[in-house]
Amino acid sequence: MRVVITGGGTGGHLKVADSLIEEYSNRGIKPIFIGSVNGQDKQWFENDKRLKKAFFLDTKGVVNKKGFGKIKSLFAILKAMNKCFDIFDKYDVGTVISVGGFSAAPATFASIFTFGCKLYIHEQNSVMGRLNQITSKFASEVFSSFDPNSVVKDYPVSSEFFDNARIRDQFRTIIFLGGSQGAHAINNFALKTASKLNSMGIKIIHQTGSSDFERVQEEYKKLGIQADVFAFTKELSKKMNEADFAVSRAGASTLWELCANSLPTLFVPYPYAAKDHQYTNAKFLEEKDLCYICRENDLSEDFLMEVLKKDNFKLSKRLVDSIHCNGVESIVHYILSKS
Ligand SMILES: CC(=O)N[C@H]1[C@@H](OP(=O)(O)OP(=O)(O)OC[C@H]2O[C@@H](n3ccc(=O)[nH]c3=O)[C@H](O)[C@@H]2O)O[C@H](CO)[C@@H](O)[C@@H]1O
Repeated sequence: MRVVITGGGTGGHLKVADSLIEEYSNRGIKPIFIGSVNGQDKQWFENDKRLKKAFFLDTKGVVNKKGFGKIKSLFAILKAMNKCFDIFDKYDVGTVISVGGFSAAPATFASIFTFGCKLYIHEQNSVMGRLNQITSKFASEVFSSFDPNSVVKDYPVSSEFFDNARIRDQFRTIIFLGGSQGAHAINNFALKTASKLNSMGIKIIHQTGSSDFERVQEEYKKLGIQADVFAFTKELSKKMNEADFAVSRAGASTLWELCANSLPTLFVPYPYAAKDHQYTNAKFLEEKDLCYICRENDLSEDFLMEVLKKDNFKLSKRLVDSIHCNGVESIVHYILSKS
């Protein structure tokens, strides 16, 4: 029986899907991917040789829509669900793994209504997304790194972040990270503090997101600072390896990758994330003395300088035990053992 991996929309969901696909592929199994034509799904998985097949269905988010827009989105999900029934039938699908996001809705609901088909959910965040809240009641298992009762606690971080890890005992390079789409507020903060960092002899690495890339690059030029600026990189683990400290959004995948990399981080959670989940993601670590948090509105050069003075060598060492490298292996092993 085949396995379907479904979900996406943004990098955080897609990175987990990618880790699962890689693990199945290492075991000689080719999963089917079901995502959406909207969002970043196609960029990640169209023509992916590790997959038996990839389907991109016409679906959009429902949660942020109102009135007629909501009805239209729900209707699109129902139509796509029908397509999923055909796919399940044709490929004899027995397991569906949802990584959440609007792309996951059709295949997740279809799995609930398909006799003998098991549903597994990976919830990335500390607060459950709307779709997972509804569908988790029907799931055979929900995996979450923020839930102490989860059968697998380690987040499915790619091995490259562990391979590129190191204990930081000096402060020579800083990295600014905005998540898969970049973060305007972090970009502005980096530019504001760049001169001070430059005067301290600190090298700057900066991921801007595509919409802000040209502006930020131009501003560094005006400041006369030679920073390593890019919109998005496929080699983030290597960039993290070069850095001794990070200032980052608190999207779940980035957060656990920074832990895997043992990179001390000041998290600046996206203030408009659903139910403030980026703040609670970071809070989970802060309560264990594993990071710093600053609300976007309180962000200042003085605050950054304060945290840079702290014992980040010890923090880097503590991060080694915060996550183990076999998260994805354990999840796939668990699912296969139940089928
Ligand atoms: C605004 C918002 O609601 N964002 C959500 C979205 O974030 P977002 O899509 O930003 O997700 P994350 O920060 O969790 O992950 C981003 C992923 O993109 C990768 N990457 C990023 C930059 C780069 O240059 N190269 C690269 O490969 C990172 O390695 C990481 O794996 O999904 C996450 C997981 O559900 C949530 O926790 C976030 O709250």
